[in-house]
Amino acid sequence: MMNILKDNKQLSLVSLKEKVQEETKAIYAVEKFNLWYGENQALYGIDMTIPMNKVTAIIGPSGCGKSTFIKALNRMVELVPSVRMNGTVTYDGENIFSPKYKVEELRTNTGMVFQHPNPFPKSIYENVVYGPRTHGIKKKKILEEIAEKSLKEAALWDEVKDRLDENAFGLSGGQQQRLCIARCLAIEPEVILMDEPTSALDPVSTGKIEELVQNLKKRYSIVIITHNMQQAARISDKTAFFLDGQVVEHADTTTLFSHPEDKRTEDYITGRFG
Ligand SMILES: Nc1ncnc2c1ncn2[C@@H]1O[C@H](COP(=O)(O)OP(=O)(O)OP(=O)(O)O)[C@@H](O)[C@H]1O
Repeated sequence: MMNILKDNKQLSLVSLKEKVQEETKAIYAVEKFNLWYGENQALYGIDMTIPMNKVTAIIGPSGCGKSTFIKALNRMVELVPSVRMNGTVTYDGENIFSPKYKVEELRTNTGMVFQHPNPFPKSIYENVVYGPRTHGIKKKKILEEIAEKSLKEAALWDEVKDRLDENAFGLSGGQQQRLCIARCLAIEPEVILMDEPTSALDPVSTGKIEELVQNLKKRYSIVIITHNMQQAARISDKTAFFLDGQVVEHADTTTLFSHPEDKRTEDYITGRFG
């Protein structure tokens, strides 16, 4: 009997430890990461981890390297021919810059949403099924299921279910942005990278995207760049403050906004510069 109790206690301690590890598991670990555009260095010795199933906000003044950083996370930054990098970025434990690493897999696992909604000049339905189709899914029934699931997840289904064949450009800006999120969810990513996704939207549409982000983090790890301090404080779990290509401070969002450690963070979040 004693042994059973002891075993049970050990078991629950093990599962508690696993739970804590799971909760704090990092999807990305970035170490000593430097990046140059030609002769100009844009990122300096970035060290940070990005937790799984949480929202990480990236804040900082214009030109401090926020977009460059998130485009490094899916290796999109390499599309700029003059780019050079060193240091490591591991995704799910694998170095994404190792020669053996399959970049296509990384891009499938990471969806990206940009500042301005950029639907394709196609129907609402075709926008969502575009990714799965290019991944070889051909069956109409499966594509229809994916479209419905993704549009529901992006909180757009009710608004578009009767007009799926209409051109996506007929949607409002906020709806187009949710369509872009649905398009990105359709390829079943693990991470969603968002580059100022609400900066072109009105407050109501912004509110809908913020609510959506909160729901999506249950299943996805989200990195969001924002110039809006209130937004970062409202929706993120972690916040990283970038300045001149460096991470000045990276902490729990509540801590960073209530007790910033660095004077530069305090000046930025209180609107004294940037
Ligand atoms: N394609 C490029 N070629 C050369 N330099 C670039 C390129 N993209 C960005 N840069 C430079 O890298 C630095 C960081 O730019 P980046 O766009 O990452 O900053 P950001 O913080 O996202 O700015 P913003 O808030 O204005 O979008 C800037 O000096 C910028 O001029």
